[in-house]
Amino acid sequence: MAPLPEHRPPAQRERRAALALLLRAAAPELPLLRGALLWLVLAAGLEALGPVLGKAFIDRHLLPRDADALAIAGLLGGALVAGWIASWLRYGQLLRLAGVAMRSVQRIRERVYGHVLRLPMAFFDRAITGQLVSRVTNDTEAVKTLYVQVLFVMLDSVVTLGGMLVTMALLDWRLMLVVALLVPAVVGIVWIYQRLSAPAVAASRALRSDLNAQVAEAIAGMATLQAAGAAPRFAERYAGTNAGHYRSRRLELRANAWLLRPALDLLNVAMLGAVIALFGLRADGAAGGQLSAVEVGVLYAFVSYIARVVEPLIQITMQFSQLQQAVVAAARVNTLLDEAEAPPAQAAGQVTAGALSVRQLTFGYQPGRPVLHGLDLEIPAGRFTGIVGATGSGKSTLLSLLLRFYEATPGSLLIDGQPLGRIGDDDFRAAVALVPQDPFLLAASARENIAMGRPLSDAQIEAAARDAQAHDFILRLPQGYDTPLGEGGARLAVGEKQLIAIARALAGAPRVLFLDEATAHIDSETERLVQRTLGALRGRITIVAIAHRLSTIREADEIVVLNHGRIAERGPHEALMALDGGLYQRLVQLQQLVVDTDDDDESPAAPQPTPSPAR
Ligand SMILES: Nc1ncnc2c1ncn2[C@@H]1O[C@H](COP(=O)(O)OP(=O)(O)OP(=O)(O)O)[C@@H](O)[C@H]1O
Repeated sequence: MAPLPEHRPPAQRERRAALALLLRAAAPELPLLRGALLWLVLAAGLEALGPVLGKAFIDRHLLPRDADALAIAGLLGGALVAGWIASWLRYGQLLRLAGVAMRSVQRIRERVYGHVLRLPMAFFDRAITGQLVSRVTNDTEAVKTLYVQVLFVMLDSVVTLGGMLVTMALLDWRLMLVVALLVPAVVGIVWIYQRLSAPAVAASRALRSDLNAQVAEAIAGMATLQAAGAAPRFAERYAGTNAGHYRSRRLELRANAWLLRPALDLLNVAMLGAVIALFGLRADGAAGGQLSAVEVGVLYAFVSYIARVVEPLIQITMQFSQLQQAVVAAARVNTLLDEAEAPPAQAAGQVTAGALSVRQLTFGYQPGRPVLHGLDLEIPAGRFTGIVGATGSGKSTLLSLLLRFYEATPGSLLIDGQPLGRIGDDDFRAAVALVPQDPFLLAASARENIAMGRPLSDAQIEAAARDAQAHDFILRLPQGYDTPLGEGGARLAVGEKQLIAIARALAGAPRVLFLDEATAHIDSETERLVQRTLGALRGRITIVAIAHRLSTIREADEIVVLNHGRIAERGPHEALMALDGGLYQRLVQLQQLVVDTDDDDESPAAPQPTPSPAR
């Protein structure tokens, strides 16, 4: 899979895809857009009427010195009313398009977030949290600017420009052609602008997401960071990235400042000069060196049109810088959307008892580098199986495959005799629960943390908490089940968080329960509670527990010892302990040594995390 492109401007193909994304997001609003366009055309027509009425005033009243008050008032009133209606129509359309913009962005944002939630776990091995957040929030925000500003201003300006050119053509098509030269000149300027600014725009967006990533990383690892005295270095690194961001923004603004407005203002002056010179030539050629009354009116109309033509052109080009940013942002969003989602399961099978079979399972994260080698394992329904082994022996990998986080070779993993992939996602997730090493708690109440969005009754939640031995401590919280637990469960001890996580896993009445080092960080007292829970569940649901802390799985029906991705030993605790010089025996002895040393130090075993494993 291609890495997320961070520091380069999008290629032509990506640009087209980005524009398609923007159009698709606005597609449901097409009738509204069409209506808005129609009203804008009307506004442009009314706007173009102003100079025509001015010309009529010059031609009919000013030059012939005809002071027909009623007719003059009519022209003046007409110009005022036309201008007022045009402004009013514009305002209405701005609101309408702003609505389209907001809704389109809402759609994109929801789509991106929904997509991220469905991405396979393998994607998150290489994704950087802050960058991802930046894509879902900042980049979609930049897309919003596109809709709110660019869509309205561009549409309005293009329509206005068209109206002006048509009216000018009606007045004097040759002069209109001269003025129309402005269009290619502006296109040229915009092209140069894009060439110069695109790398800076891409770099500044990428650096912005780097900044986010650094903040997210620092906050997540604050304790480690401060304990290591790394704060100044992190601040320095942040300042470096920030300075880079400033430089690329400045480059972008410079291109903007030098090219867009000044170049266009210059064009405006040149065009005025050209039209006036042309009229001068005509006057020279005319009898008496004088412009006719009609030509003075046309000159007036053209001079006012040039000013008005240049304004929408300037607006259009100014929007190009926004468009540039939005396209870069949309391209980044698109890259994320292009990441393949985990393939949907065929949803043909059902989990009934929860028996697991592993057959000739070979798996590696990188091709040619297997981590698991031809594993064979039968776990009957209701059986409690412990998996142990040294760091890197493949325990978590086996669990990830059984959880369908990664795709195993078809047919190598079965549940109740059916390939894992045959069970529909919802059924599978309902039947299989995980208690991870680090409990993930939401900044919500104990009840909400156990329910995790599932429509569970209070009785079900309480029953799960009782099964997980969490009920008693939850009742001791100030508001019982309704106590807010703080971000990441900050109000709870690590062991308590884990009990909530176990309650959450049990609340869905799973057929299979996986525990991935669930007791690694908890105190001995809480570990005993977990052991009691597992003991009570034995026979009711299938339990597969990875544990570094061997006491957790001592009572398991079977313990599987992995070594370098192969099953080295298997059997109940006593049988494995009887294997002289066996791996399991060594692991137990090693751990007893650690416990004994702890006892010698008189350090309570309670809140100490186990010394291994580095994950
Ligand atoms: N997402 C990943 N991408 C690439 N390699 C990985 C990934 N996860 C694990 N590995 C590699 O696979 C091997 C087995 O790792 P795994 O995490 O399954 O071992 P483990 O027995 O669970 O170890 P621990 O006890 O430390 O958790 C290791 O060599 C590890 O470096």
